[in-house]
Amino acid sequence: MITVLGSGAFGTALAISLASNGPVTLWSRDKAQVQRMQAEGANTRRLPGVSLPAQLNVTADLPPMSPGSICLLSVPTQKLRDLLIEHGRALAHCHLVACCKGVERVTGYGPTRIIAELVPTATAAILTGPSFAHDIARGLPTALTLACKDAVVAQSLQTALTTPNLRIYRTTDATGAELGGALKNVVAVACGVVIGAGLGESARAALMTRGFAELSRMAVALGAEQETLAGLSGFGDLVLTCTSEQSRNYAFGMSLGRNKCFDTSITVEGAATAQAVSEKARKMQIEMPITDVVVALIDGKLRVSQAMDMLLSRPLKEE
Ligand SMILES: NC(=O)C1=CN([C@@H]2O[C@H](COP(=O)(O)OP(=O)(O)OC[C@H]3O[C@@H](n4cnc5c(N)ncnc54)[C@H](O)[C@@H]3O)[C@@H](O)[C@H]2O)C=CC1
Ligand SMILES: O=C(CO)COP(=O)(O)O
Repeated sequence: MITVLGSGAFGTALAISLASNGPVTLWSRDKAQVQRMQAEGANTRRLPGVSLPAQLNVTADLPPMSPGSICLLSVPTQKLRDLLIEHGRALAHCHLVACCKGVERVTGYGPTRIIAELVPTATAAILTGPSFAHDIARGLPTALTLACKDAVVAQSLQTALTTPNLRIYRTTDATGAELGGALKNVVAVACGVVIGAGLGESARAALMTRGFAELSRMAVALGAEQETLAGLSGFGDLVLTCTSEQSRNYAFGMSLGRNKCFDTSITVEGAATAQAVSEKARKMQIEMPITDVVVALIDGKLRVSQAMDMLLSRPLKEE
């Protein structure tokens, strides 16, 4: 039995897809939301228009976990620590699969390191890659990367999490998988700004390419393998998130580019990640000009025109 913790858009979508293999439990901390989902047979707030299958049990009571149980943790990265502080003991001997993309603002840690710190007896893994929750939930074809340092566990999780519409690849490079997924969100915010400000698709293509170079520079310095970054969890997700208005990071960037407000209740992982990574890059003396500009725009310290001038006036160099 697989348990998904967190009934937001992604957790619900994964639970729906996994239910085509067998029974799945979807846990939410919010009793009222559980009652609504049970009554309506859908998660109308986060995934309107998609029915919950019969094999999916929605609950506010975390079931007992036997050793080796698979638990997907699908909450925003900035909330993962709170979730594990509250429920880590119940998850002590599980395979914990982070289903979130980000770097923790306060510590600079990625999801698998947060798991390792708070639940050291569990196995930490991450599921990441190009996929919108609505696409997964509607049964559209999707390919993701499952990363776990333990090759044997990686293989068993790959098998357990593959469904008719979810094709899972595996890697032991958890650092590469989680950094690619986290850092592409920052580039997606920047691309949204460019399109929102009417600067054109050529500028976006340049930003995606230079953004990929920038995220690779940082991720490799932190131990990622270039091959992983060029795969689904890095390049693949960069392409999806930087080109679709379905992406909340991209949509947030568009609103910045248009000087419009954005609903603060919407999960935008790239904002906190940009701040965490910009600080880390400064300490490591790694140049991340796009990330720095995203932080300055979010903080209101730069206008879009100034940001573009800054990026375009950097010293000329080899590609
Ligand atoms: N929505 C999407 O298309 C995709 C999202 N992701 C990633 O999935 C992660 C979650 O995103 P979404 O599900 O879209 O966000 P969401 O905003 O739809 O849902 C977040 C959920 O986390 C719950 N939550 C927050 N703090 C909690 C806590 N301390 N304990 C228990 N539950 C808590 C909230 O109640 C909410 O149900 C993010 O890292 C995102 O980058 C990844 C791929 C696709
Ligand atoms: O990570 C995602 C797609 O792979 C979802 O992107 P957003 O969080 O920007 O909506």
